[in-house]
Amino acid sequence: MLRIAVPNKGSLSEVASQMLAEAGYSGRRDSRQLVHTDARNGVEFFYLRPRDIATYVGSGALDVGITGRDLLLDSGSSAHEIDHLEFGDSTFRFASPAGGEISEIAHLEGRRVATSYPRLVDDFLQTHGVTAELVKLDGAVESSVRLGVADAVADVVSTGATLRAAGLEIFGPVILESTAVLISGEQRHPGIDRLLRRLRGVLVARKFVMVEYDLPADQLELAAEVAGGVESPTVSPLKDDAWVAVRVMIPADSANDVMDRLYELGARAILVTAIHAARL
Ligand SMILES: Nc1ncnc2c1ncn2[C@@H]1O[C@H](COP(=O)(O)OP(=O)(O)OP(=O)(O)O)[C@@H](O)[C@H]1O
Ligand SMILES: O=P(O)(O)OC[C@H]1O[C@H](OP(=O)(O)OP(=O)(O)O)[C@H](O)[C@@H]1O
Ligand SMILES: [Mg+2]
Repeated sequence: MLRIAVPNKGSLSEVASQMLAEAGYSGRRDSRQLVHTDARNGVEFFYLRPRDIATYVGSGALDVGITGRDLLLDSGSSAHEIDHLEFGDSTFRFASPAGGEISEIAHLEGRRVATSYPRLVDDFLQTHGVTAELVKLDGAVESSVRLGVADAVADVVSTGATLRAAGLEIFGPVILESTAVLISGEQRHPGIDRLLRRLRGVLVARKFVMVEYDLPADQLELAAEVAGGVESPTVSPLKDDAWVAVRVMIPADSANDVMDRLYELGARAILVTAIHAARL
């Protein structure tokens, strides 16, 4: 049985569970359940705090987990990234009061920096030769400056709205680009490959759509240049042998452009449909 750690709360939790559901796994029925067995797929899910997941996976207690790259690095765990999962993107940045006297990393020397990620920040400051006093907080770090317990913060930034609302401004280099990652310990459980194939399949299904259209047969070469598919388009005969039906997978974000170009080549009855699952 493959033992999988899944975030039980926070920004990664819902998307991770949704992705596993799309990958064909059954999940817990209510948000207080800590363990769920999906016997049909031979996996057991452990719903844990995102911050603790690297610890469980690194120690070998669990085989694989979904967490944030920032949390993995901050944990000091020996778990490593197998793949990134294309959600939970954020950057980790320093910020200080807008227009204030701290505007570069050297200004942090001897100052108080509030963060929920002390190891990550400490490692970064050390490589930049800066010694600061770290103030460890659990969350809502942006309020620490206004409340007088810190001079600057180092925190997760996504839209930047939370920083702005607290009167703070980003400064200094990017500490880390983070994203949701699949992590494993030293022993790679053989079941991980199937999980990974399924998760990659979900990502492909989200990124691609299926286009089907009717086309004058003599335009086939040009249409294949517009949309070539993974191997090559599927071409089926129509009753009228001057026409063919074509089926091809294309990136979802190019769908309207591709439809316009196919129409200009004479394609008609162009239909675009979602893909629910895929293995490439
Ligand atoms: N606004 C956000 N946008 C994108 N990713 C985010 C955002 N906030 C946090 N994350 C990412 O989510 C992961 C876990 O952080 P999160 O804040 O969800 O957990 P937590 O702080 O432990 O939980 P909680 O906030 O519920 O106490 C981290 O990898 C972080 O980079
Ligand atoms: O740049 P933004 O889009 O504003 O998002 C960033 C904020 O989101 C997260 O907070 P979260 O909601 O997890 O609360 P927390 O600080 O209590 O962890 C993070 O810690 C930042 O505070
Ligand atoms: Mg948080």
